[in-house]
Amino acid sequence: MNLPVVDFSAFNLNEKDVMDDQLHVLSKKLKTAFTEIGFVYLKNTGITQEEVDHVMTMSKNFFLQPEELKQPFSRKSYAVNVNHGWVSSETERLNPRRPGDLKEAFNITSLRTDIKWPSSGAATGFKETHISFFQHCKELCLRVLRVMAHSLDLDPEVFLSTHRLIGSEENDTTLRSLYYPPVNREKVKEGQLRCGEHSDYGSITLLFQSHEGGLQVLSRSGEYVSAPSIPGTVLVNIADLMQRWTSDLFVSSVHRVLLPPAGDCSTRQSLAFFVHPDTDVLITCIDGSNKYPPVKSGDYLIERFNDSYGRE
Ligand SMILES: O=C(O)CCC(=O)C(=O)O
Ligand SMILES: [Fe+2]
Repeated sequence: MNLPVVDFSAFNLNEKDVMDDQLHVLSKKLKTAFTEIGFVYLKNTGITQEEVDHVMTMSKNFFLQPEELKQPFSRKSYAVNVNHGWVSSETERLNPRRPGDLKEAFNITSLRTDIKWPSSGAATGFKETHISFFQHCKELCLRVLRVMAHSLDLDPEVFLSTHRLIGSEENDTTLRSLYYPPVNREKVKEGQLRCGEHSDYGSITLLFQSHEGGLQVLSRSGEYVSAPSIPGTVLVNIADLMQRWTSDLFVSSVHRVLLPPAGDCSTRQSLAFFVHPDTDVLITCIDGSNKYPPVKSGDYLIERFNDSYGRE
């Protein structure tokens, strides 16, 4: 089984708007992908491979610095947002039954210019590059959300009016740059992965990967399907709040990142844009059912972080 690839040219970021008939075609394709597997590659979105490569280079320059230069930017050291900042390797367990994930991350949740950013030496340009990429991802996710509302015959504003505050303190949407260092097999703990089995927490995720591979998605029939990087595309997936919102019509599939084969010392990178509804939005099942109790977007996320980082 291969994950579907859909051409998004009709609603590319360079297009002002999308024509009705094209919107219709796109909606049908996204609906099929999101109800069957929850993952779809979009090509011709307007976010170029050159831009993705550049963001990854700037990120890698930061990650390759000695620990003491990264420490001052640690997650939890920012008063504006608990999730913003650098996460060291083995700190997070996306599958709490496995040892810590073999990855480092930098979460960008606040776009406030007055907070501390990596800025000197190897990190020159880090802030500007990542803020600009955040804005492009924001524009693209709003377009995808509009197509999704159309695909469900809902008010076109239903997801847009609940994602108005992306990039502000009242929304937890995060651009997360991930760096998977070379794996030393002798030091790997039993069951340890680059990224344990999990589903994402928010509404949707946009994912850009470097070429090394390792990402797998669990299909409905219970098999893992590989989700390689396809240059020039973005992989979009449904996350848990969207599955609740749509009463399980759209599926939030479990996925993971495996270790490279023994003897392969390559690194890996990815850029994940985790889209969340505004913190105060109450998520209730869109079909009017009570399959899931209403939950506030911000409260739901705090619960999920407690699971993946451990309760303090
Ligand atoms: O690095 C990847 O390709 C996927 C990472 C991921 O699934 C996540 O951080 O939620
Ligand atoms: Fe994920």
